[in-house]
Amino acid sequence: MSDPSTPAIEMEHVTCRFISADGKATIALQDFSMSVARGEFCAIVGPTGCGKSTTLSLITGLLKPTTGRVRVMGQPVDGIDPRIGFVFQTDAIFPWRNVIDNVAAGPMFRGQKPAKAKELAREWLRRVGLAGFEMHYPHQLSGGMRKRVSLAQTFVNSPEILLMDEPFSALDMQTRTVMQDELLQLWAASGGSVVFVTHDLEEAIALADKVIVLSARPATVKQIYDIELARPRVMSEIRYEDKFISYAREIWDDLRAEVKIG
Ligand SMILES: Nc1ncnc2c1ncn2[C@@H]1O[C@H](COP(=O)(O)OP(=O)(O)OP(=O)(O)O)[C@@H](O)[C@H]1O
Repeated sequence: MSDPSTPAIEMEHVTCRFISADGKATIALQDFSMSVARGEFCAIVGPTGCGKSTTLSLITGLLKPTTGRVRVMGQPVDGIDPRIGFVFQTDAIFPWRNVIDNVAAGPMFRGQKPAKAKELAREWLRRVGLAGFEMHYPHQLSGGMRKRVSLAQTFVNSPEILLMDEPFSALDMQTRTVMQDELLQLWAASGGSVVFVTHDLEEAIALADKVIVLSARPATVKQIYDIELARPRVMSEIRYEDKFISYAREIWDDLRAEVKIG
């Protein structure tokens, strides 16, 4: 067991350089340092193409830093870590499996007996409001419902760290607001740490304890903002709070300069 006072994620002076087939180098991250505490909800915003997804790939171990260190729960990243869960913009659900089999697949892969895995899946589907839809196939669901399946599929594995890359960007505004509330409830009950990448600054402020603003490529951490808005938060209301509006103004000023460069 690692010491609970060590951060969930630490990146120290990380540089990540890609070399393309024609030999051209792209530096995505440069001297990039940040940390995420246990149980913290951290959002990352930055201009298009600056290196936000690259950051997540480094945390998962899908990419190795060119220089610098990445640690998860105090240990260097070494291959795929079962304590990490993901939710991406596109759903990672199998179209040929019904909803319950999609959610049960993770626990079965981790060694649970099929009956136990289905019991767990049923419980998580209930928690995300999909009781009664267990036998439906993904094509029979709305975008919001498919996103709920993705959340159940991720939370059923009790991840200690959750990485989310624009998970709600394909949803309409109302569904998105509902999903943000649901995510906050699931996260609060789980006690895990979240890194949430988004283009939407207001989404970042509404959800997170900490917003990290990245510079244009090569990305470095330009500024870190602690978001001191009370919890539990209600997404449809929080945007009207004075404190929220003043965070949005301040961070947007910072981000705007980078978007222009980017
Ligand atoms: N495997 C790769 N090989 C070469 N270049 C890559 C690779 N992955 C990412 N890049 C480049 O690194 C830079 C950062 O990409 P990344 O996807 O991390 O940005 P992003 O901030 O997530 O972008 P967006 O906001 O558009 O989602 C981009 O210029 C991208 O083209």
